[in-house]
Amino acid sequence: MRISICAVGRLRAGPEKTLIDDYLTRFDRTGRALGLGPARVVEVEDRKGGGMGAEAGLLRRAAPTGAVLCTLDERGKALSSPELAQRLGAWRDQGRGDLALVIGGADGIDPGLRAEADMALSFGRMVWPHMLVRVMLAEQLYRAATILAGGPYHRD
Ligand SMILES: C[S@@+](CC[C@H](N)C(=O)[O-])C[C@H]1O[C@@H](n2cnc3c(N)ncnc32)[C@H](O)[C@@H]1O
Repeated sequence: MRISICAVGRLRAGPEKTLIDDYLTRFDRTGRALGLGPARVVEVEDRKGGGMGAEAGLLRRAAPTGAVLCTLDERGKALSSPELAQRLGAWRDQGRGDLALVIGGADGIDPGLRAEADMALSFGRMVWPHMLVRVMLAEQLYRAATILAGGPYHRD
């Protein structure tokens, strides 16, 4: 199952990008034998100031056709890391070829797009900067792959 992290905004070179690249490389390496990955980041940017509505159109286009759509949203469902691993495994086992994980911009994700999602995943009720959400998500994907592989990285 290929994974697209569809995110608003351009991330320049720096510590967040280094971490994301590192975790996604590790995810790809661990996930290959599990039928997970590769993972990529697809960045969208609305330069015309169209707000959430315009961003939603760009995010929809960034997600592969037929992908499971999972928004990152503080109002969503908080899962443990093993629960996230199980969820990824279940989507993979259902034969879903693509998963799109959608991260909004400063104003969040358009309610219309939120309503279309198969799932909303929360990293807690606090609002995190969207660039940090990318880092945390990349780490959780790697962690999930190690859990499914039975590796020692995750400890309960
Ligand atoms: C700065 S936040 C925008 C928050 C905005 N108040 C909203 O209504 O969504 C930018 C993006 O980061 C992600 N995000 C921020 N905090 C999050 C959390 N606790 N759990 C999951 N995603 C989060 C969401 O995708 C959000 O659209």
